[in-house]
Amino acid sequence: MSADSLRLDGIAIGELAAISLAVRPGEIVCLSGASGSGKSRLLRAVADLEPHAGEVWLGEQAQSQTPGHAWRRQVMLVPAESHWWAETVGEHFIDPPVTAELAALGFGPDTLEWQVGRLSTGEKQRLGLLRAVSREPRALLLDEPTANLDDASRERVEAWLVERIRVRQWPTLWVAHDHDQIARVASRHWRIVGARLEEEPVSCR
Ligand SMILES: Nc1ncnc2c1ncn2[C@@H]1O[C@H](COP(=O)(O)OP(=O)(O)OP(=O)(O)O)[C@@H](O)[C@H]1O
Repeated sequence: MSADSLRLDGIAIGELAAISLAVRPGEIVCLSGASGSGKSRLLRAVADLEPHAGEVWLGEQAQSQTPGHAWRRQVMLVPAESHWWAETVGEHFIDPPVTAELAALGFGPDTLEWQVGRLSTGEKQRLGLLRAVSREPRALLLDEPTANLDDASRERVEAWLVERIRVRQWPTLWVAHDHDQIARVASRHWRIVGARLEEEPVSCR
């Protein structure tokens, strides 16, 4: 399937009004803003998890014309806290990740047999990302994807995400607070200020 852009056209949700922005295939656009400014709600609106005004487009496909579950399979939200419903890690994967994929995020092959209850916050975050990516979406919505990781893990996960996004050409909205991270990963950076988005410069990598 060819790569498509993700376009927000006049989205309004909560305090946010008339948010329009386009993310090209393989492009990472970072969103920042104060706590409570509406970053997570905006991602939830784009994922069709909250009612909102305006339209979201994935290529020529309109969110309003697509059943919610089918939309979310393509426009994949990775929330800050991932949801786990089965007993073991492996049960959450449709196709179990290969050893190299697990290793890239610091896990051994036995991780798939781990009980979910033993997972640390950071392990849940890394495995939640792996689970989302392994479902072959067409666009990614990442809500502070490295918030619970130490410096070494953060850089590893960041590089892993950036490579996959480029190779798969997923348009990606990435909520981040850390300006150094934004400079490393984003081609554009929008900050939520009141009801609107304001573009901020991204330093050269
Ligand atoms: N379903 C809802 N109905 C009404 N208000 C909501 C709903 N969900 C969140 N809010 C409110 O909307 C505002 C934005 O919430 P959101 O979770 O998007 O913030 P955020 O920018 O992601 O913040 P943080 O950086 O702290 O995670 C908050 O004031 C929150 O209490």
